[in-house]
Amino acid sequence: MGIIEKIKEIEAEMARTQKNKATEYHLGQLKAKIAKLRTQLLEPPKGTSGAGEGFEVTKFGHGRVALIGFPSVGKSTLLTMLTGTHSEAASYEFTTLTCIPGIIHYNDTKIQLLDLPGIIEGASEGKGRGRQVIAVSKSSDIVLMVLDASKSEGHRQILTKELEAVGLRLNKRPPQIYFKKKKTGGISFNSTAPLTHVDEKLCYQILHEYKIHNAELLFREDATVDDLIDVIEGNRKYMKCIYVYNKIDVVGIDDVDKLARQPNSIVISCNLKLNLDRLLAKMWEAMGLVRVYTKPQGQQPDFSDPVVLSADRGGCTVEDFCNHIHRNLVKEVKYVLVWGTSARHYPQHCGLAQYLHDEDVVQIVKKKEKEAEGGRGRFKSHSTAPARISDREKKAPLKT
Ligand SMILES: Nc1nc2c(ncn2[C@@H]2O[C@H](COP(=O)(O)OP(=O)(O)OP(=O)(O)O)[C@@H](O)[C@H]2O)c(=O)[nH]1
Ligand SMILES: [K+]
Ligand SMILES: [Mg+2]
Repeated sequence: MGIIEKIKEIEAEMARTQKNKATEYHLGQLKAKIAKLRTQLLEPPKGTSGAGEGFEVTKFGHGRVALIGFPSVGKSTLLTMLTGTHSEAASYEFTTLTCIPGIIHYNDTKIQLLDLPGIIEGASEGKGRGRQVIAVSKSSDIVLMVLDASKSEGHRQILTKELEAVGLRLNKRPPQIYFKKKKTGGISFNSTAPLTHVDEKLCYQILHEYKIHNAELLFREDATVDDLIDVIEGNRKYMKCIYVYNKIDVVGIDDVDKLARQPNSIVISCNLKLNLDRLLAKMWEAMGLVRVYTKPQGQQPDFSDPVVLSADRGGCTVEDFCNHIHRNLVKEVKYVLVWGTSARHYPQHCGLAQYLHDEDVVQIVKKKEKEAEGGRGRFKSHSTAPARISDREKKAPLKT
C-alpha cells in the first residue's frame, strides 16, 4: 500500500470514530500517524533532487511572494499588472504551466513575485503540479492566495488544507511549547498554563508514537494535540498569507463588503484596476522589511539605496546591518549612531545588538576613526529634531 493510501485509510478511520473523552487518545495517535506519513511524502523520491524540480527560479530582490490559487482566478493577469512581465492569461484552466517570475518595485525595494500554475484539491498528494507549486511557495516569504470573489468560499478552506498538509501554517505563530529530546531521564512534563486540550497521558502517547522516550516537554500555553505534533515534527513553516479576492467587478456590493471585512483579506479587480495599490501596500507591510539608510560621516544619508533587512531573513540588528555591508565590518565597529524610530535620543549611540526599524539612518564609526577623534563627547549635542525620518525630513540635513 502506498503512503497516500495509508493516509486515506487513517483519515477514514478518524471520520468513523466518534469524538469523546474515551476516543481522545486513539484520535491523537492517529493524527500523529498521519503527520509522520505526510513528512514521509515530502521526502523527495530516491534519485531525484526534490519536489520543486523544473520549477525552481533563482531568488532575486529583497523578498519573494508566491501567487497561489485555483485555476483561472486571475493569477497571471495580476502578475502582468503588478510587474509588467507578461504571463499568458486566458479563460481556460491551467493556462500557466510553470513558474513565471516578475519584479515589483516598491518603497525603494525589489520584490520577486512568482506566478504559478493553478492548484486543486489533492495538490499536496501530487495532483496536477501541486507538489511542485507548493514547494515553490514554501520557498517564498509570504503567500498571496488569489481567490475568485464570485466563487465558493470553500476554495479558501480547501487550499489552506492543502498547504497545511505539507507543513505550511498560514497567519499563525509557532506554538508556545518547549520540546527537547534527551538521551536519558525519561519524559519530564510541565506546563505554565492550564491545559484543556491535552493531558500528560495523551502527550506520552504521542511521544511514544514517535518512539521518543526521553525528552523535556513544557507547555507555555493551552495548546492542542496538533500543536504538539507540529513541534515534534519541527519542519513546519509559519508564513503570512494575504487572501486576495479578485474579480469583484462581477460580484454584488454586499458580498464584496463581507469579503473585505475578513482578516488578512483584500478585494481587487484586475479588470477595473481596482485596489491594486492597496494590495501592494498590504503585501509590503506583511513582509516586514526594514530599510536602513547609510550615512557616511560628515555627509547626507544616501536615501536612494537602502540596506534592506528582514526579521525572517537574517535579522534586523545593527550587527545584521554590518554583515550586509561587509563580512568583516563587525570587527572594525567601535559604535554606531542611529537616527529614526529605534533610537531613544537623536541620534543614539548604539551597540551591535540594537534592533533597527524601517527607515532608520545609521552611521558606522570604526575603531581607528574614533581614536583619531578622541572620544564620544561631540555626539551628545543633537536633541531637538523629531525621531522619525519621514519623506519630508529626508530632505532636511542630518548633522554629524
Ligand atoms: N471579470 C474579471 N475577469 C478577470 C479578472 N482578472 C482576470 N480575469 C479573467 O480571468 C481569466 C483567467 O485569468 P488568468 O490570469 O489566466 O488566471 P490564472 O489564475 O493565471 O489561471 P491559470 O494559469 O489557468 O491557473 C481570464 O479570462 C482573465 O481575463 C477580473 O478582475 N475580473
Ligand atoms: K487561466
Ligand atoms: Mg495563469
